[in-house]
Amino acid sequence: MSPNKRNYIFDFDSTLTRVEALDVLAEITLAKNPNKKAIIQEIIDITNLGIDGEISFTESLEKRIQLLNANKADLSSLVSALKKQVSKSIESNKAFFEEFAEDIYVISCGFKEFIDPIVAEYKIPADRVFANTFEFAGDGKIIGFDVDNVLSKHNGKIQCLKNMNLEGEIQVIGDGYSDYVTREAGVADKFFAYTENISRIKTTENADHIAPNLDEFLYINGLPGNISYPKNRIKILLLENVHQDAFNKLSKDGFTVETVSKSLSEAELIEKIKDVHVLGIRSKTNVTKKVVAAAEKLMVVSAFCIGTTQIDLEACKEKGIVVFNAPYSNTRSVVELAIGEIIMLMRSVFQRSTELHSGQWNKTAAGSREVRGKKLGIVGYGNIGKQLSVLAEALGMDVYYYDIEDTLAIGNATKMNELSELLAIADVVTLHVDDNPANKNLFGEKQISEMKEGAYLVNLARGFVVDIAALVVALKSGKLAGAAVDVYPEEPSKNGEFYTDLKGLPNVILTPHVGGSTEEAQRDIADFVPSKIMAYMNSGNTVDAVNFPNIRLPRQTKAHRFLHIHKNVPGVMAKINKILAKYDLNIIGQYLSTDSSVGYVITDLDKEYNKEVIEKLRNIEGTIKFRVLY
Ligand SMILES: NC(=O)C1=CN([C@@H]2O[C@H](COP(=O)(O)OP(=O)(O)OC[C@H]3O[C@@H](n4cnc5c(N)ncnc54)[C@H](O)[C@@H]3O)[C@@H](O)[C@H]2O)C=CC1
Ligand SMILES: O=C(O)CCC(=O)C(=O)O
Repeated sequence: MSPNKRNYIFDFDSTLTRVEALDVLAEITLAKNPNKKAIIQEIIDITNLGIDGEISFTESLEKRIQLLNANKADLSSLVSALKKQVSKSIESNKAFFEEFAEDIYVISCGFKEFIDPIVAEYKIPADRVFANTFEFAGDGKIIGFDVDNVLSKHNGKIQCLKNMNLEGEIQVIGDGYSDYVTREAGVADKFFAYTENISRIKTTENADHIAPNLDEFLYINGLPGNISYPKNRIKILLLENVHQDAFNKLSKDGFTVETVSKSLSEAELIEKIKDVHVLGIRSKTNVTKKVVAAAEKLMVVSAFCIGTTQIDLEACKEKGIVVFNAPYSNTRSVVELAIGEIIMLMRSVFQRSTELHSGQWNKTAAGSREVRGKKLGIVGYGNIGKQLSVLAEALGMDVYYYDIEDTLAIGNATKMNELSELLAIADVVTLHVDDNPANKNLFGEKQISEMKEGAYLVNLARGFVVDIAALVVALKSGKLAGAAVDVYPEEPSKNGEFYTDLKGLPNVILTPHVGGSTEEAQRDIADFVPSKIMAYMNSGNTVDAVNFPNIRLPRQTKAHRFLHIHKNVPGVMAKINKILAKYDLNIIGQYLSTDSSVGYVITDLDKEYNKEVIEKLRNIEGTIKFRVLY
């Protein structure tokens, strides 16, 4: 016997398959039974009690078989159903089962009648499947099981393994407590709690290793797997109460995701970022140079919002960290709030409402006007500005806009060449410039003085765009008749106390940066951004990245993909190809995208290659990041 001989003992139900086979059989046999739901629940409860060791296994099996009321003829339907329910990572690592066929066994408290045909497709022959067998009546009805089989008894797996008398190391992989006990009894050397389909506390707390999928099991054992790095080892940190759908989507794809409801300070983030591969934030978390420097494993920063100035995009790029955002998901929400606020301001709704809340009836038309026919001045005619332009026109407003870029007018909007021209005619000025730091104090004393007497100002862009002190003076003096402010120069990292000098001023609507905070927007962001993260992590796509050369890659299933990020200096590409040629690699596709400072080259290769090439590519001068996919 080889001293390194290892035996891999797999459980069947909820390990090799995603389901408990007897539950599936129940679905089949009870399809027309009016009490189906209750009986199936009873079967599931009994199954779990047996798995967790709460009742004896023999008892659990007897009870379930009685409830099942199954027949031999039902088993072929069961096998067909189970074939479609093989665990995802088992299916994708079929090659492992083929290559290590001699070392793999199945020990299950299920039944050979349905296990054998499923695992045969994974090169596990019937003589390496240890499981129970059914007892049939003359008409084919399943009436019981072979009670002499050790696997029909409590802790039967321990006895089964003893009887097998295997030589070498024994590793048991399963989801149940009955799998773990083999390790406790000393008949197995290692127990892997397999949690791809279900995670049971009694099993995981006792395991030598937790394997969320077969990729992890293979990785820990240094065995060849279908993917180069198990996804569960990729850690995603989502801050600032990002919508739950993002967590669900990313976890479902196999990543390990942690959520934190608030933003983190620089010092907190520096501490936390060390083992994070993907960071998700909203507008309050600053990803500074220092944070980037401390981020040893970081590959992606994703802004679950539009703005990205809270992220040091250049520092990220220099370190090969790709940044994504959600440029359109909350556009409509901001526009709707702007429209609502414009109407509320012009009708003094908040003043009337506050008066009534404090017991004052003040029915008056003074200073209350329709928006129809009024001039709306939009500063910043981008995604939000343009959509607002359309809705405002639909309300009968005359729209004027000013943008530093030469943007095309939508509908009947009028383009203004100078900001001062727009300020001089607008009844309401609304700010939708981007979050470029150059826009700091874009709106100060001078611009306000250029506005019409009694005009209104709306700021849903960024707090630093408006000089708050100048706005306060203008509101107090009556130069401006009102304002709506959603964003502030300094905003708190979490909900709680907040002070602004605008507090208490009449006809000023204050909101806590909620322009994009609607269920629709947050759900859409939680769909859009994770899809960008997954596209990059799983295939290398950088489409829509805000700081990186954009590249859309074809799907590649039967190939290895090398992703090489490097400084855009002369000669790197030539060096990459020289190395690829030296190792005689068969390139089936190569894609390159560059900007002035970074080059991103992706090479797809045939399956087989000399692993030395990885180190050679990693060591090319100018390399920023290198990784292999598949
Ligand atoms: N309050 C909230 O919750 C939200 C706020 N925002 C903020 O809204 C702003 C606009 O967003 P989008 O329309 O999606 O951005 P965008 O990038 O599509 O449009 C911005 C436009 O402003 C123009 N611009 C930049 N500086 C200017 C200046 N000094 N004068 C005139 N025009 C200028 C740009 O050329 C561009 O056309 C951003 O600052 C964003 O962060 C976005 C979503 C939610
Ligand atoms: O609510 C958020 O997460 C920030 C919204 C925002 O300002 C943005 O999308 O830029």
